[in-house]
Amino acid sequence: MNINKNPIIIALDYSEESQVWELIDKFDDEQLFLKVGMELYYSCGNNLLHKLKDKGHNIFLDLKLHDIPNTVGKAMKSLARLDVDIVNVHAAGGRLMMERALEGLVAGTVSGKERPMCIAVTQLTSTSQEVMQEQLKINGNIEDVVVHYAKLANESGLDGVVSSPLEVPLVKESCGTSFLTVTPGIRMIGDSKDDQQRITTPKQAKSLGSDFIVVGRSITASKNPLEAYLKIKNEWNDISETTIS
Ligand SMILES: O=c1ccn([C@@H]2O[C@H](COP(=O)(O)O)[C@@H](O)[C@H]2O)c(=O)[nH]1
Repeated sequence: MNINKNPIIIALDYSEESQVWELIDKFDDEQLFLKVGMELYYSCGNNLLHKLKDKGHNIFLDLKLHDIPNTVGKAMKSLARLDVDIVNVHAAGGRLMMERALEGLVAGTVSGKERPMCIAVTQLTSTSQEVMQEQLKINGNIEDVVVHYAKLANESGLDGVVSSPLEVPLVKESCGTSFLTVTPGIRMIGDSKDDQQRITTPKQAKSLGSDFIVVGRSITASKNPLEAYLKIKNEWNDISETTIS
């Protein structure tokens, strides 16, 4: 995948296809990078993916596979046929699972087509260090855990990770600048955090080195989604704004 694609990935967290078109119709001819997650994929399936691709949009199919290596490998072989741009797994599934995921993708990609990028979720951006330690029983500092999972994903041959923008400098330092960082947990100043814990603004994410930001509710729940998207795009393109902590 060409890294110079639209860096703003819009999370289509909807259950109905009509909601998707209602949003996309507001964007005229803009070539969008769209994230289809579990809610939408389980409701609308491959049919919608094909329609979005036919309109020229890029797709991140965010199903976060996490199962035994054999199952994930075979599932990825099926997903490879969908011709999406990015798929993902949970790094917590371990090295063999990630290696099988990649093998499945290579095996399933139609000859002459580029295989989808495969990235691994490190720690969900809704997970705080406290929750990670107390509920998940993972010891240590959350940045160290994210970097550890990123290194494991890198050694397994994956193309990058999902993390908060806050961890991007450390991930890039450990895994190299070409290792992809796709970062949700994006909020504009004054927005509610909702269930997210490790957040930044789009501008902070850019200055921390994120390759792609994933934005859902700040666009989709906005009164004017196009205006919200353009504001984020402007913020991404202009490094001189204030930050939130
Ligand atoms: O660690 C993760 C992994 C995935 N996500 C997904 O990104 C969007 C974020 O939506 P917002 O409305 O901008 O909070 C959502 O689809 C998540 O499933 C994530 O947030 N964190």
